Amino acid sequence: IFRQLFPDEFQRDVRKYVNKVVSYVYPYVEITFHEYQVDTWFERSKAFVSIERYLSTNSSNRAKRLKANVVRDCESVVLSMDDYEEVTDEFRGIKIWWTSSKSIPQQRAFFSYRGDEEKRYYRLTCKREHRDIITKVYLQHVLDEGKAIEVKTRQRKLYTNNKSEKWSGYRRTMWSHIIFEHPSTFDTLAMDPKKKKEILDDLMMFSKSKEYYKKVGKSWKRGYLLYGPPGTGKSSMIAAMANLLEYDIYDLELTSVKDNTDLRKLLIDTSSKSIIVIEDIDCSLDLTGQRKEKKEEGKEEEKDPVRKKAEEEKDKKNKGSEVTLSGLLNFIDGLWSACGSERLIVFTTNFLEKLDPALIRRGRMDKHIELSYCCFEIFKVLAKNYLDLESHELFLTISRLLEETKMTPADVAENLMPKSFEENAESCLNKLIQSLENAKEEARLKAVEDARIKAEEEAAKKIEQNGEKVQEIDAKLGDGGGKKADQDTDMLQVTDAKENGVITA
Ligand SMILES: Nc1ncnc2c1ncn2[C@@H]1O[C@H](COP(=O)(O)OP(=O)(O)OP(=O)(O)O)[C@@H](O)[C@H]1O
Ligand SMILES: [Mg+2]
Repeated sequence: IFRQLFPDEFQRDVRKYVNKVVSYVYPYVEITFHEYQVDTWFERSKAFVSIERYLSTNSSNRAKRLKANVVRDCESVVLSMDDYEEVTDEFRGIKIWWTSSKSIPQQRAFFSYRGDEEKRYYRLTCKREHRDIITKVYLQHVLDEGKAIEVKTRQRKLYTNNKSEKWSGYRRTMWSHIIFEHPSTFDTLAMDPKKKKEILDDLMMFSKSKEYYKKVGKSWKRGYLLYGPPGTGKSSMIAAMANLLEYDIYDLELTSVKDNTDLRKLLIDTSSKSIIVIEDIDCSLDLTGQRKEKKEEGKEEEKDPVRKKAEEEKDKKNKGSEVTLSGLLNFIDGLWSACGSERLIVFTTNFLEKLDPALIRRGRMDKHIELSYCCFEIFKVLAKNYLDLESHELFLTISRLLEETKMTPADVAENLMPKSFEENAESCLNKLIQSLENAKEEARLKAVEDARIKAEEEAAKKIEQNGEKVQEIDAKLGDGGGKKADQDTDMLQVTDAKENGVITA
């Protein structure tokens, strides 16, 4: 009735004075913590998250309506305060009220979809006379406790970026995640013990060097480049790193990122204590800008239908992504990369030589780690992990065969794994020996075949070159000398082919 009878201006004035009068007599102070702040609307407020944790632990036995989150594959349930619920807390004998609520902005309600406009917030209410102690001591206590609880109960997550088109709305969904539960650790990772220790030391040193990085004026992050053939343990090492340092993983799929701006937004939306991974960086995008030039230069590449098809597929995949090398370089160590801290950036590739030197220079990719074919040291770790064997009489044979042939740790591990209850350690070792011998024989046959193809190709090339020469002569002689030039052509081809052993009779 009041609204209908009085004009807007009058209402505003009345409200202002009512608020003033109330504030004289209202004995409480209210502080609101919004989930998203106006100036950093893309980042969930850290205070809000800490308060949520604090209240979920301290209030779950007091609140009447709770929200339940089931975690770790139904192993446990985490309860938190539901919306519009109130709980009381006590601090040094002072009573504090916390309410959780959400607001829907009027002007956006018309365009509402998927509840994107919900703005959640917590409101703290306390007596006015306690204002100082609450704002100066209690709030810090809540934030610290919340952070500590978060670290303790944190489930590590594996994130992957959504396609840029799906990022609209207030509740942003740049990254989707699942709970990260990879069993790989540095104990299960088979590699040269010296190299492994070096990496372990490097990682541990990094995680404890907050002050050092500050002192030297570097943002607290480190780049790792893992390179080597497929199946040598690059992805396993990333999982082991995350397990060692208890970091989240952000698996960045570059082809789903529209442009450099979106790449930057993704970076801002990552948390600290995380590993940002770009797998197979050489295949993700045409980042070097050199491929097109190469195409023009190398006619051979165009002739090879398999390669041509692969390139076409890559082009198709890349369509719609305008991320450039410079964008990626800025992503790694531009000004924006300094937001957040304690981050590892890991690139993996099968072909180190395909990468642009700027991308992998020290400072961007600080540590280059090569993961290579299985050697005896690696085999020993695998035998211990897979068969509980430290030594065996067959180890000598395996050691010799590993020197003679290339086999990835993935293949060795597959051979060492018992496939039935009848198999024992010895039969698995024998299986491996058999496989190694087969691989050796295959490699020998392949080498012979390769040599044969190469010889044939060279012969064909020479014939072609000679053909061109003859044509030149032909052209020079003109029509009159055509007959003679034809004879020359035959002579040249036969002679040359004979030299190369293609035609023997
Ligand atoms: N060094 C290793 N130590 C232990 N296990 C390994 C190692 N290398 C490979 N494996 C085994 O082989 C499987 C494949 O390894 P992984 O996925 O780590 O290879 P990758 O180097 O990432 O290969 P790609 O280049 O194809 O991605 C793993 O599941 C793991 O069990
Ligand atoms: Mg991999």
